[in-house]
Amino acid sequence: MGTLTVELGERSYPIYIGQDLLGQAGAYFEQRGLSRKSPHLIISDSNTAPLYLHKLTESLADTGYKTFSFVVEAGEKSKSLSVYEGVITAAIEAGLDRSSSIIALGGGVIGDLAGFAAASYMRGIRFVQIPTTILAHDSSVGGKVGINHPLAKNMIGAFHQPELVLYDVNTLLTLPPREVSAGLAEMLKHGLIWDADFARWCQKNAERLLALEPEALEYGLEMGCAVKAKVVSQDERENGLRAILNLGHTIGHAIEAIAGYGTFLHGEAISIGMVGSAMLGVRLGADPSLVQETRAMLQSLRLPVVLPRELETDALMSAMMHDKKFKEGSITFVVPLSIGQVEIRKDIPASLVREIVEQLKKEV
Ligand SMILES: NC(=O)c1ccc[n+]([C@@H]2O[C@H](COP(=O)([O-])OP(=O)(O)OC[C@H]3O[C@@H](n4cnc5c(N)ncnc54)[C@H](O)[C@@H]3O)[C@@H](O)[C@H]2O)c1
Ligand SMILES: O=C(O)C(=O)C[C@@H](O)[C@H](O)[C@H](O)COP(=O)(O)O
Ligand SMILES: [Zn+2]
Repeated sequence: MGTLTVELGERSYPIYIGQDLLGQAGAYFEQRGLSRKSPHLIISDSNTAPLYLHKLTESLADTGYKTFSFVVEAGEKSKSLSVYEGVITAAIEAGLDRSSSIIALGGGVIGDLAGFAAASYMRGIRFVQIPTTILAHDSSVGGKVGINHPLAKNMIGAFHQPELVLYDVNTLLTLPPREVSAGLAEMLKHGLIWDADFARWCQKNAERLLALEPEALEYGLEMGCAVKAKVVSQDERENGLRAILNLGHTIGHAIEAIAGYGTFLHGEAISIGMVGSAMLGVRLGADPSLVQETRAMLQSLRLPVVLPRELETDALMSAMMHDKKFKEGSITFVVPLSIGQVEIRKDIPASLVREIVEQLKKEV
């Protein structure tokens, strides 16, 4: 088992990654000093709850924790104001107090939704991340929590760090292939922004990762979480460096919103976005091979690399103007210089972004 720490002073927390951790959840709760006197609320979704809720509840009950659960419909559409209201209602009905915690059992949708409920319920209560998707190695670490607005992704949210991240890799074995690939997009992203060797490792071990081979999976998740933890420890609230975690996301978030939430999985949308970022990098001076190399890495993980023509350029451009990284009249872009190295640019003209969007629609 691997243990990492997100170093944030008094808000530091551990990330445990290993097999069969779900059945030991109670012991980890105890270690972190979660209250046995107050109730806790587990948030999960309609796919994950039937698979793993019982095991978690049982482990917590065996160690003297009182839990309630609230199950939302699976999918991106649950990151909404109406579902958020449902979670808060469930928290009030379960009698959660300021010593209680909200526990996210699921993928990034559940982590973001439950985390935002924890950040805002009674002005903030404790929060535990129990990720069950590959993608959630990214979303469960770092404390960005929130929900979508129909016009723009993650528009309503907060920074709220969890008490701990408990990552039982055995839960990943039930993921459908499309979700596996989508999750691997964020894993590769961590290599593309920080560590060329790791990005190349992801490509070389793509088949092992896609087959959910435990050793490859644990190594990849640990490396991805380690990059994320390092970046977040240096810049918790995205005043600078943390923006690199957004590689491919300006275009990716626009794709998700314009196509309708859930049409493209988050990982699929940012895969296309990362190809766009590579194209931008080349236009700004990077070696032309960067685009093909980035594409090949993504394709090895069975991810899409072309933007469907029916997504209108004007609509995508307008969605990008609502992105959180659109400030003082310009869009912030994470631009790759080479594999493993990126820079943050605030001077990209909209006309160039438009050209890249058009270029992304061309078949390869
Ligand atoms: N907060 C952050 O830093 C951050 C980082 C990256 C992504 N995100 C967000 O995360 C979300 C995407 O996360 P996701 O891809 O995990 O989506 P998700 O939570 O919707 O999970 C994907 C699908 O897999 C199912 N599922 C989950 N665990 C399963 C399991 N073990 N077995 C079988 N099925 C399972 C879910 O029911 C769902 O249908 C997006 O909303 C994205 O914006 C947030
Ligand atoms: O943790 C971060 O910082 C990230 O940017 C990670 C991203 O993978 C993630 O999708 C995040 O939710 C995007 O944040 P946003 O601030 O662009 O909404
Ligand atoms: Zn992301």
